[in-house]
Amino acid sequence: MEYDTNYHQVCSTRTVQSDKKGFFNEFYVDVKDACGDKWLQNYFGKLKSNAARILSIFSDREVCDPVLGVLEHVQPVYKQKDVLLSSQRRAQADKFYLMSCSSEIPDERKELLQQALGHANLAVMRAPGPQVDTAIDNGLSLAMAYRTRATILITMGEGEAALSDLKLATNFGLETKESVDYYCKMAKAYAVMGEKARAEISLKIAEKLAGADSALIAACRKEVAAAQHAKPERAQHKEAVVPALTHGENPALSGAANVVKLVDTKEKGRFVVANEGIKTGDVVLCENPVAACLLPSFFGTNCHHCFKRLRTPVACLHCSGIAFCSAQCMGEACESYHRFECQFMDLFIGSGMSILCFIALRVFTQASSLDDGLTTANLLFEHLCSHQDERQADDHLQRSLMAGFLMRVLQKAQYFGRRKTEGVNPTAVELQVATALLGLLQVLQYNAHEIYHTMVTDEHCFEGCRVIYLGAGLYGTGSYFNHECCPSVAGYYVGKKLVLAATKPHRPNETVAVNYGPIFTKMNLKERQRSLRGRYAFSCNCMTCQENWPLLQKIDKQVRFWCTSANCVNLLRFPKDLAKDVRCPRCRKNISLKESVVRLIKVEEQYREAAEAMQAQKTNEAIDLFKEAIDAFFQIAALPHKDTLIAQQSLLKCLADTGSTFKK
Ligand SMILES: C[S@@+](CC[C@H](N)C(=O)[O-])C[C@H]1O[C@@H](n2cnc3c(N)ncnc32)[C@H](O)[C@@H]1O
Repeated sequence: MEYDTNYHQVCSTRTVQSDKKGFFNEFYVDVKDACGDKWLQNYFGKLKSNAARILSIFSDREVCDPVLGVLEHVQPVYKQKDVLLSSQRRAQADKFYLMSCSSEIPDERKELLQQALGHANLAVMRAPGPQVDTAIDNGLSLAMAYRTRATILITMGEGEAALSDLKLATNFGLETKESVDYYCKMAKAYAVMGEKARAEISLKIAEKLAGADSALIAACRKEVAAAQHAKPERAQHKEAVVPALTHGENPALSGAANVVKLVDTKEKGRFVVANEGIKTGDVVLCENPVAACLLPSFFGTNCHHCFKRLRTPVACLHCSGIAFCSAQCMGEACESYHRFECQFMDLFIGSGMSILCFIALRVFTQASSLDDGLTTANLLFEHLCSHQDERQADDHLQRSLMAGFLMRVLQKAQYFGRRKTEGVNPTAVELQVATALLGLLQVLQYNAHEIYHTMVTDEHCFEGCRVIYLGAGLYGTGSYFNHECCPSVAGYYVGKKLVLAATKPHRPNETVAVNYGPIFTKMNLKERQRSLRGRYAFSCNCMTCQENWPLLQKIDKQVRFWCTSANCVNLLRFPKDLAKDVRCPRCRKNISLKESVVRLIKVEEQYREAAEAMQAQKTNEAIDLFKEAIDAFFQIAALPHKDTLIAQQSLLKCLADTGSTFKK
């Protein structure tokens, strides 16, 4: 396979900047024009280390002027709060809520409540923190927005979410100690959750505070009594299950199961193989990311921290550009990485930088200290593949400039503490951070994983379900899995946790392979080789490529069977005449494949039963049937076999259904 340098360069560029949009591309082209091709190829392209490259862009006269000139202008750009808009949205929410209360038509009522919730969500998102802007709502817009939303949520039967909003309203300044209204709302929220005892306690407090106003309490009591222990109207996601690693965690490979180990060869680098026999469905990896980031197109719909689909967003106190699913996620993010990223979110988006650049930055912003960030980044660079030999001068320049830009944002975000000067010129430690960022950008190109959840419909968890790519992450052990065009494990996510489960049985020392995208069922050999060479800098030599398996729709029924004589490992073509024995060319024995054919018919019957279980949405039953049948298939025959490939794809869908899913 010849090496298409142009295609490789295009693929490489995309891992730094998503597309041609954004100012970063302009910055790069300007610097490239300024330094000239001769300098780039003969000097910069020949530098031997990332430290030398970073030092060069900040100090060599051929480049440093345009670099410093642009980086000097890095300023916070983010979606700010808007107190007026927040209070207007709250008024709209109140209006729709009142309209819903007076509607007698259930569907109309539902629709009005939904609209009220939409406005209340916006009121929450745009309200500034407490006492930031006292001209409107006495500086309590945020607390009032949460309180309004709590009222709507109670009526929608979402008691837990309502309680959480009531707590946030209190945290953000709403005086509650003496508030009858607050305890009445608490009582109603508990009532819709079915927590009668707690509802009664809240009512008692309200009663005490109300004093002579017994009509108010009587009305509330009536509402509490009438409150249905209603299930939320739309459960957004059932709880995803974190599966147990098969035979426990491997002490040498964090997040991996004991059934796998790491090996190293000259041709394929380090990769994961079976340590012992692995069965279909065994969980070989369940790992949290070192760092993971949400794609900007999901900032409005998914939690910035845990990636859950948002129903009632909790806002950052300073920006309106991102949202969280809970106060806990908000607290965790805002106390660590988001405090440095908050004011630059729109600058990042406007730059056109790729999701991998966000992850590189996150390694630092989420670290407990600068030293910790440096240690993690340097270890990742040391341990993961980055294909330094494949890189061209342009690629080094582009990544060095991105690393410089990210370091500059850290400077402006006071990551290195208060600076004495507004100038860009980096200190020694800032140069170290930029160097480590450059290393991360190189490593991420070849090791990051796309993170996806499954979107299901209201009607069915499989029919019409779709995989939605939400972001990307870097996984320490997950990075050691090599590619094969017909993978032997399938991946899905529980939140940001990467789970890899076997989709076929493995013998000891057999490669446990993932698929990097080019899969043989959909892409022919030439397309796969081009894509893998361009995107991952290797030529694939897996069995699928060696035997040039056909696309899924072209696979015929003629499966290959294993020779049935003891200790012979040979594949035999489907017999022309089942009544006759066939001669195995390897062990030279005459054998009958009749029994294998009978077993294959049984396997296919089990695949059908499993498909029926899927149709009936009995996910766990389908998983068990697929596991057993696929194991049985591999005892008698080998891929490619259309029904088994479809069964493996279906098994993945079932496993993914036990992971993170959400409704449209
Ligand atoms: C995510 S890393 C996998 C771990 C890698 N082998 C290592 O030693 O760090 C991806 C890189 O592994 C190598 N790789 C993955 N699958 C391969 C395969 N089937 N044959 C040869 N090299 C492969 C390629 O160099 C690719 O860019």
